[in-house]
Amino acid sequence: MSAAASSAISLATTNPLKSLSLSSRSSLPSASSISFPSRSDHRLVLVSCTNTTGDESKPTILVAEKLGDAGVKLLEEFADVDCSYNMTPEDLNTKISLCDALIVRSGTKVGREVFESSRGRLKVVGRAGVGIDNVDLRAATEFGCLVVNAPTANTIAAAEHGIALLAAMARNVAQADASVKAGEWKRNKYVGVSLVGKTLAVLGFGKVGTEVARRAKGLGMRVIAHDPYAPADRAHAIGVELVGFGEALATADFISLHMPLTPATSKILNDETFAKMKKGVRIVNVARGGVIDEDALVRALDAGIVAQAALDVFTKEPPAKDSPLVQHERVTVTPHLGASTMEAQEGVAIEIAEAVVGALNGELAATAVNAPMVSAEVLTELKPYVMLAEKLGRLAVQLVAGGSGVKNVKVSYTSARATDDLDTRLLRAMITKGIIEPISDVYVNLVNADFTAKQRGLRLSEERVHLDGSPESPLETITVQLGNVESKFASALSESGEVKVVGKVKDGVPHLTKVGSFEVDVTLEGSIILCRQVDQPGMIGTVGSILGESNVNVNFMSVGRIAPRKQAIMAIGVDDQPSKESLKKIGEIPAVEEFVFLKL
Ligand SMILES: NC(=O)c1ccc[n+]([C@@H]2O[C@H](COP(=O)([O-])OP(=O)(O)OC[C@H]3O[C@@H](n4cnc5c(N)ncnc54)[C@H](O)[C@@H]3O)[C@@H](O)[C@H]2O)c1
Ligand SMILES: O=C(O)[C@H](O)COP(=O)(O)O
Repeated sequence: MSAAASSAISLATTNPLKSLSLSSRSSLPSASSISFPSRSDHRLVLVSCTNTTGDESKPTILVAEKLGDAGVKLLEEFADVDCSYNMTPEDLNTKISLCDALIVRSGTKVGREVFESSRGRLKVVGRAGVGIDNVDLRAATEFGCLVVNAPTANTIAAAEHGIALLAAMARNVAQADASVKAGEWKRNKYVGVSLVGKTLAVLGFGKVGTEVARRAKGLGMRVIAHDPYAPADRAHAIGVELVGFGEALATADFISLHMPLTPATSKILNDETFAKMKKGVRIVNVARGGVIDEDALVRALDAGIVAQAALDVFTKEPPAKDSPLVQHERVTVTPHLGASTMEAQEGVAIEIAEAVVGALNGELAATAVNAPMVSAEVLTELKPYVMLAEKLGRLAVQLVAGGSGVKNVKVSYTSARATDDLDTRLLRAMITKGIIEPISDVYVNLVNADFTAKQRGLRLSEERVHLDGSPESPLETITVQLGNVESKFASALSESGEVKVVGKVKDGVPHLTKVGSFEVDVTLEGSIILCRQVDQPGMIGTVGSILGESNVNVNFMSVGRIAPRKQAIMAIGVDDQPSKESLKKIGEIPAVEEFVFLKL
């Protein structure tokens, strides 16, 4: 069993909150109900297949479609790799529960059922290519599964294929080839049209569209482009005019499609838009079949609006053998070959292997499709605060009686930096993780944190408070407050009645600095015992020797008090989990008014 699987299973069977209500003089839970494995691995910002349970087994990566050798080799250095290229959807659903990552091309549908079948183990889907329309991104996000793609390595291959189809179509290469091979010699039948001086409209001026435009310019064509999101200066830089959709349709002799398939681009070429085109227009599609209404294209071909079409992609792949579109004599087809050059496939394989391995190692992937991108620089700086954020979340929720009733979370960040100079998405995700994971069997990461919070009705509001001082570190303190809850440790309540914990990073190590209105100072490592007591001499020694007797190492101790000889809060950091007998003894010390044991 992999580390991820073992972690998920053991967590699903324990509810730490129920077992950790150890306020003074209450009856103690059984030893077995106290123990639970920690799922927090603070190296792991995004997703990871490793954990802190000590299981060092390799992750398993399932490669569902042909991937270049260099990529497979790279994966094998890190994981057990299962290259199963001819799986049925049922095979995939069966295998996926044993896999930490899945790599696909465009031929595998990764729908909701794949994520459901994975039962939480699948952490990364790598799309070895650009288009992610075959992956259910919503389901991936809900299941906390990161989706990464390989967006750059096949750009040139796709652009070259687009140009190959453009030229082949204009000169009837495929039809003439078939005719000669059939024993004919029909030179008059296959007279073509020239490209030079003609207007090419590129629809979708992204990576592939730009490279097609560049090459078409080299062939002497006038190139216009339509793309609502493309910057005009990029177009101008290569002599391309950006135009509206209507103008592109009305003026083009050739149209080349290069947009992604989305609800907005689905069937963007249809009866209505074909009717607006110049009679005799020629169409190339190396984007996605679904951007054209294929029945409408057949009608437009038959009506003479469209003179020819060259298609690499189809709504359903492979298309039906007797498809009137595929069989149309003025249509040239290829079987989704745009990315299929030796060079592109090697490049894509390496690009996706690096992204998947990086993601499984918990790195933020530059090509993440369903997670916010945080630059490596920002990440390095925020790392100790990320740990702090999660631990404060974990602490706060364990201080709530019943735990699961948490709905309102208020987070306050103090910093000497400008308030808009702090990207809190990571911190927010980790606080959410800290709050939700100890009280549920949901796995929370940067991918699904906001979704999971919303689904559980957890409202998390953030406030940034500007401090005077040197803006050297990104943050001074993080405060987590849980509203409208009862605490099992009354001293954790602030004056306004919220469970409140405050922390800061000192020398790179997260510290708890305040509980309720009591100042404390304890490193957030291992576990913590919080104890409210009458401030009197000998308390530290008494508690210390109880823990010492049961071989529990104390790593930190701090006492915060309101006034001498009144009440004090003692925070004790322990490396090991005290036995129930030791905790009982602490609770029975006469000066102890309440205490709680919190697992980080
Ligand atoms: N046939 C193949 O083998 C093959 C190979 C590579 C890419 N592709 C496909 O080509 C397409 C483009 O790939 P890319 O790498 O250039 O992606 P890209 O993201 O770099 O470019 C897509 C462009 O389309 C634009 N766009 C979005 N909606 C639009 C709309 N309604 N009208 C006009 N433009 C719109 C975007 O702004 C973007 O600039 C994708 O669908 C991809 O899957 C196919
Ligand atoms: O979107 C893409 O990258 C292309 O369509 C390539 O798809 P493929 O990986 O199935 O060749």
